[in-house]
Amino acid sequence: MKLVVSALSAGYGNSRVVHDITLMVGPGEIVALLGANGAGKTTILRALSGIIPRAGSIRLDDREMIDVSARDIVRAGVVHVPQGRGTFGGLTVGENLSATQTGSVVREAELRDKVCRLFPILRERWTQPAGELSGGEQQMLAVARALMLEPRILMLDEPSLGLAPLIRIELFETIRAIAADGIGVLLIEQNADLSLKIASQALLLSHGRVVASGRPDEIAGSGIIEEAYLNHAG
Ligand SMILES: Nc1ncnc2c1ncn2[C@@H]1O[C@H](COP(=O)(O)OP(=O)(O)OP(=O)(O)O)[C@@H](O)[C@H]1O
Repeated sequence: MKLVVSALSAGYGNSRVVHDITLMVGPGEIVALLGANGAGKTTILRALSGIIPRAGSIRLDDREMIDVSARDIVRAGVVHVPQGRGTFGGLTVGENLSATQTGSVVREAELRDKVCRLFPILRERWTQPAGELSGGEQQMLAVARALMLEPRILMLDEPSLGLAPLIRIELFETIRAIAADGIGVLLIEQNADLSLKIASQALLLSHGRVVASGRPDEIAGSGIIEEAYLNHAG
């Protein structure tokens, strides 16, 4: 499934925060969204999830999604893991992974096996409350919960926030494996170097607009990234 976004604008109430966004995520691609704090990265994911006012065009293959409800966007295969995890702390890992209700018990069991192969630690932690997991494990659980919804496009908002460097690298390897399985990934990651290592395409945002886009080797080392981050700070 291909996500094609053009002339997208979105914001909160009457204020538009992102303007004229064009991006594309194909099957198996990892597209990194880069930019300073407040550049509008999270706002783009919220707009694509259908939870804030938006205008322009969001196409999933041949289907226009701009007026589709948040719930139907998930049903169509676009799943968002917001920043800050979104797991149920009082429920066990197993319960968290059963709370997504795909409708078929057999299919659910298959999916649970699949996500446990991607994140073996979750099987070890199966009966523990999610709230007792380490930060990295909670982040893995959040991604695993999203995978239970069988996304075609997975949107991850700073999945590595607060994780130790080695755990972060492990998580990124798993994100690469998820994409290799044919899922398109739209990734927000503060660490530009790290996300450019796994991305197939990158977009750099500044003040709500795309100021550069291309393959990681076209963006890295060109000085554009440093400039966008500095301009923002200044
Ligand atoms: N719920 C909200 N209501 C009003 N304005 C908001 C809201 N959330 C974000 N904004 C504003 O939208 C702009 C873009 O924020 P956004 O969170 O998309 O940036 P970001 O690039 O994801 O940065 P960060 O890394 O800090 O999350 C900021 O100016 C922010 O103040």
